[in-house]
Amino acid sequence: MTLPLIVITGASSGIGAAMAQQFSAAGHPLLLVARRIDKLQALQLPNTLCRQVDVTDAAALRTAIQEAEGIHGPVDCLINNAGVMLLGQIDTQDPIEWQRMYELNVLAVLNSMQAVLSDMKARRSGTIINISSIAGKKSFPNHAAYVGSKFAVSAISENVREEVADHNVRIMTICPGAVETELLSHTTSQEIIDNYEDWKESMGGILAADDIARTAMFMYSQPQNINIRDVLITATRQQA
Ligand SMILES: NC(=O)C1=CN([C@@H]2O[C@H](COP(=O)(O)OP(=O)(O)OC[C@H]3O[C@@H](n4cnc5c(N)ncnc54)[C@H](OP(=O)(O)O)[C@@H]3O)[C@@H](O)[C@H]2O)C=CC1
Ligand SMILES: O=CCS(=O)(=O)O
Repeated sequence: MTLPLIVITGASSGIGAAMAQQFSAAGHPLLLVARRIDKLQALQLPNTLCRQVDVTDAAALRTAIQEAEGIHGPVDCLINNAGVMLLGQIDTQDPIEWQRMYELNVLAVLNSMQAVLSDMKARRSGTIINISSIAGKKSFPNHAAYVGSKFAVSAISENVREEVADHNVRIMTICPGAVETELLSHTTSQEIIDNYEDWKESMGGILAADDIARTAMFMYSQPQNINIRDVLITATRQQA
């Protein structure tokens, strides 16, 4: 049996790469996008189209999706995973960092949902999984701008879910707590990174990317008439 096409943004590292491996192992053809195409190709997954796409470029993402659909048929699941976390205090953080986060974490998610939603509604089938964060539900030190971007992802996901539910299209949100990936490395303040590392150590380690990939696979694998709308998943010892 041929399984349907899954699109994963930000599949070159961390949670996206882990989801690519697990969905591929289940037999799905994939479209993987990120800026570091060498890392996508290094995954060496079968039936997988790797494309160098900056997802803030809505037209480039649409082109890649059309190319993949020409080969593998309609997108059955889009996973909006690409994201960046630039921690800082609002009185000192460079506003360029806020702009980067909102363009990628929020606007790119809207654009990529728009790229597939009309077809999914017309087919009366399809799933979009948006990777939000526990920071889409509550505040953390130095997280104000990032928290705002992830609250936006969670809010947009829930609103669109209501709008497309009657078309039998599922919008799902995953809100992970701290996961061991490259995410923290982009923050520019070494002091904030060091404090975050101490926090991770204080809870005896954090989630692995595979834990989130397994969660996404479980949610997607439910029958189309079941929508696990929103999952908050953290290490047991993550208190906040
Ligand atoms: N790690 C954690 O603790 C948590 C992570 N999350 C969320 O999970 C998601 C994945 O992050 P995670 O795996 O942790 O971090 P990583 O930094 O490991 O992965 C981020 C991915 O996003 C891609 N990306 C970044 N910018 C762009 C862009 N402009 N265009 C296309 N792709 C881009 C990167 O690829 P490339 O650089 O090659 O473009 C990379 O593949 C994010 O949305 C993050 O907010 C949520 C909660 C907790
Ligand atoms: O989204 C990132 C994880 S945390 O810093 O909010 O725990």
